[in-house]
Amino acid sequence: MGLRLHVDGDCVRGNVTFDDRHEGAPGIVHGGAIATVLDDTLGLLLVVLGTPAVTANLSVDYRAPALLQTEMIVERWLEQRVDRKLHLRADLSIDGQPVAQARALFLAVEVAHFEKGGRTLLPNWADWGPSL
Ligand SMILES: CCCCCCCCCCCCCC(=O)SCCNC(=O)CCNC(=O)[C@H](O)C(C)(C)COP(=O)(O)OP(=O)(O)OC[C@H]1O[C@@H](n2cnc3c(N)ncnc32)[C@H](O)[C@@H]1OP(=O)(O)O
Repeated sequence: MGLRLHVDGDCVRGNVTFDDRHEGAPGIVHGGAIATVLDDTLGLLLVVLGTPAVTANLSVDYRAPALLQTEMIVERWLEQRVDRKLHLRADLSIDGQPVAQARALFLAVEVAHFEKGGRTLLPNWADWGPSL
């Protein structure tokens, strides 16, 4: 879907354009694809925050039809952190008009959480522990 992201202070911004593979209703992006982008790209925000974490809860308000082949802006940021709980926001918009708005609760986890999948992690993942 051609997602391009960049870091802007504490915020992560990017552009995304959905194509026919992401179609739900005719000409309109499937809501699950939108939720996937909003959730998955929060991962880059975790890198900015320096905190390994996983989604515990994700809620999406769909505010307007998301049209295929239309460039959208995606922005995400940390709203509040209370101990392990990261309250994150992610917005998708077209020309400044909201398309979808997500609120997510991420929980900071030990790096060992990601070892459960049996894949080898990058060497510097071992350094993430102190941010918990
Ligand atoms: C350098 C940094 C790099 C970063 C790289 C990024 C890595 C890439 C990541 C990409 C990611 C991409 C995104 C993805 O795809 S992440 C993949 C999808 N998510 C998961 O797989 C997570 C699966 N769930 C779990 O593993 C566990 O349930 C977790 C770890 C989340 C919590 O189990 P844990 O045993 O640890 O915690 P706890 O149960 O004692 O609860 C603790 C507190 O939290 C509260 N609570 C719990 N759940 C909920 C809920 N649903 N709503 C509201 N509250 C909830 C709970 O009440 C309690 O509160 P309190 O009583 O203390 O007040």
